[in-house]
Amino acid sequence: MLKINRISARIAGITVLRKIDTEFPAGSLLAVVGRNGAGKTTLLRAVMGLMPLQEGSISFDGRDLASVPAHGRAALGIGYAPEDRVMFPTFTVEENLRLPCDVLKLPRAEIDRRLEKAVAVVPQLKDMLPRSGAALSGGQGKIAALGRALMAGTRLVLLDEPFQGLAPVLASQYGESLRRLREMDSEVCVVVTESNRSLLRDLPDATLTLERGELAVGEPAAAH
Ligand SMILES: Nc1ncnc2c1ncn2[C@@H]1O[C@H](COP(=O)(O)OP(=O)(O)OP(=O)(O)O)[C@@H](O)[C@H]1O
Repeated sequence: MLKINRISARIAGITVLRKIDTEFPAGSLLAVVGRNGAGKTTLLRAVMGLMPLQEGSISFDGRDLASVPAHGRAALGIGYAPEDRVMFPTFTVEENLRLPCDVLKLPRAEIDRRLEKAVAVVPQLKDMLPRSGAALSGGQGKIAALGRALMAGTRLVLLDEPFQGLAPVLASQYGESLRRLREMDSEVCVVVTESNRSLLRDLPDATLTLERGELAVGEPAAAH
């Protein structure tokens, strides 16, 4: 579904991704693990179109995404929960969740349907929806950010270090939500980054390891 073809990227003149060549197949849950600074966030940002490529290309269903900006990638069904998860404090959680779909000008009925599905996948959202985006703890914010990523991410969901800092109970609920998502939707691809691979337990089908911007030696070019 999503192919990453030998991409490299630089920040402030330093190469932080080096010829990454891999694939995010439909119906899989992939982990991208690596130490702090290995390039995990940069890889997700590159997929989202938030990071210019120095070389290589990214394609989705065979279409080169080079000319597709971030909002256009959301329109293709790619959702992203960044590590810093920003909820708009003057909006309710529900408004925060609806926002990516409002921006995409999706019909109201479709947005309602997606919200219903997000709540089915992440039941803790139900009580959070009427609350202010400013009134969430760090852990609750991560749960809400997962919900928001699901609103756009009908095909591919990118989650940046979601387990970092989550209390064990919330981490286990978060993992349950990802399992439920896959039960409800056998085609969706979920990519989770993590610096501590033990937090992922048995969740991933495959794991890619990044070391200083490179895929570790012996890594499968395409994870299935
Ligand atoms: N705004 C920035 N300015 C300069 N260098 C940056 C910036 N953002 C990232 N980098 C550098 O790019 C490299 C990759 O960073 P990235 O955030 O992708 O790593 P990461 O694997 O997600 O790390 P973490 O687990 O700490 O989030 C690091 O060496 C980092 O220092």
